[in-house]
Amino acid sequence: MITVHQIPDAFSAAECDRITQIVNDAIPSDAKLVRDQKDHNYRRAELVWLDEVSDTEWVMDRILELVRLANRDVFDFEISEFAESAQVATYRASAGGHFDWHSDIGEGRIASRRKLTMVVQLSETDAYQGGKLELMTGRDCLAASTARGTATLFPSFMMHRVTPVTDGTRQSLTIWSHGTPFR
Ligand SMILES: O=C(O)CCC(=O)C(=O)O
Ligand SMILES: [Fe+2]
Repeated sequence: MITVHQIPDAFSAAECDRITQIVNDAIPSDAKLVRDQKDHNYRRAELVWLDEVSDTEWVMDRILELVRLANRDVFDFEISEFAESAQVATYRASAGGHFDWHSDIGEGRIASRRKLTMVVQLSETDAYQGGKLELMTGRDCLAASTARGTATLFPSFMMHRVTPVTDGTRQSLTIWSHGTPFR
């Protein structure tokens, strides 16, 4: 089905803490782990790939289970693999953090095979202002729940954005699953 599917408490508060701690420790210690975006007007966020930091296998195990069940029960897409590592994005108000309207399906060999996107809210709702994940579901625009630990899943072609963070810092985890391109 073509829809937005939200799973409250996909990760507990303690688990969100563990993920953000691992990522925040990695940011200052190794600049190579943080890939800044080239086009700063389009997206401003610091990115850490989970497969480049240690002790995150349990995160991938949980992701696998969440995506498997959501796809079985809701989407029923042809998904065969996770061809890219999960990434954690840090959007800081002080750095103009945001991500303009986009679809996750790109032209590259891997990006063209993205089918299902899952985003997990890692920050406390009141840790930031703005920074809303908005999805274009048709004529309407849906704001994803900001509750910490909620997973939001949607078809990767669906247009979405993160509004500018105007105060504080928002962190989120994104994972794509891949398969035969939509047809
Ligand atoms: O941070 C978010 O809520 C969305 C991230 C996103 O759209 C992406 O990584 O493609
Ligand atoms: Fe996206």
